[in-house]
Amino acid sequence: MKLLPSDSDIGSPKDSAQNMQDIVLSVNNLTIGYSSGQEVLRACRDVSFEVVSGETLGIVGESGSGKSSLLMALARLLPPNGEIVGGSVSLSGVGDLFELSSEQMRRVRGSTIGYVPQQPMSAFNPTMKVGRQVAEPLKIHNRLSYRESLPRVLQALNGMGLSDATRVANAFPHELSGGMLQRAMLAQATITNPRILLADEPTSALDVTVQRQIIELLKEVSLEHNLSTIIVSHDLEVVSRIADKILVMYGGRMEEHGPRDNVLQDPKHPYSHALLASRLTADQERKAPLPALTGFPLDLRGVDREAGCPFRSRCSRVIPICEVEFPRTTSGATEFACHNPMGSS
Ligand SMILES: Nc1ncnc2c1ncn2[C@@H]1O[C@H](COP(=O)(O)OP(=O)(O)OP(=O)(O)O)[C@@H](O)[C@H]1O
Repeated sequence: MKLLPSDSDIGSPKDSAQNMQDIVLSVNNLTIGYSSGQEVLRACRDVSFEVVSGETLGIVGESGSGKSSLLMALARLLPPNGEIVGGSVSLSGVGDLFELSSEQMRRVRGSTIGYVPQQPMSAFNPTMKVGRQVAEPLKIHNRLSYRESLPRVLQALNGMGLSDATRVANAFPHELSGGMLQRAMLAQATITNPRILLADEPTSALDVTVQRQIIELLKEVSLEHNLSTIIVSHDLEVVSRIADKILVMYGGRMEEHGPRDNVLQDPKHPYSHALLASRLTADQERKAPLPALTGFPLDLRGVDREAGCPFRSRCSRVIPICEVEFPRTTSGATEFACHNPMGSS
């Protein structure tokens, strides 16, 4: 029987140095499928990782690599044709999320897990004032009226850098800029003091200055509340600014996973290496064309029937075994799945 956190447990700050290293989320061999016509496409295969208290994990990969599917599965918000094919996800104090009833999961989502979907503009209801939408988790989980929630709504908006919180609360979404809406969305996702925040491309629709502000804000919020965060982005620059650990995905597979500096300074997987080579750091000007990854992102249809490494057709270090066998994950400070990693002869 799974234990659900009581309201007093939810988001209570961790109070000892030992708890700083508590595992908040443990993902084991997660495999996600979508039914698509006659086929089941595997958007994510055998993905495993842990997130400890206060840690930020950045998941990076090209479009279609399975990042959003992974995040939606963790929040149990896959679309109707999506399903968990295998694996488990364990949340500290709750248990295996996939064994919870829909009602139990609804209670966990929005209280213990904060979820920020892609594109906050479309996630907000255009006909409802922003403050009422930010207050929604308190209405659902704490049964508070809007009047009762208002002080916390204003505090949450303020905490996200919206100093004009009363005006923002009384505005309709179309009256706010993209950056303001993203901040309001983060206020909504954290208003119940969740233990873990799942943020899908939280900066993708924003200009570079606002992107940086949001990243700094996320860092502050995570530090202040000892909040664990998983942030998904196609942009390695964004991820490297915020993440303690980086997980690189390609074709639904986990290619590399480790501490940020290890992955950035000594990438083992040729795909991580290629991503790094094509990275434009925020301080660089775009003077010369960047080296681009050749080839196209993987079409996942049919990949299940294939053996071998999904990256092989684009890989500069391909060797015969890559054609026939998916590499085992090599564990160590950095985990990676490659037959011929960078730095080997
Ligand atoms: N509802 C769906 N039905 C069928 N296939 C889907 C569905 N949603 C996603 N996919 C497929 O699953 C794979 C992974 O998609 P996903 O959106 O998780 O990747 P992503 O890395 O987040 O990409 P993006 O950054 O573009 O959102 C892709 O091949 C995508 O086409």
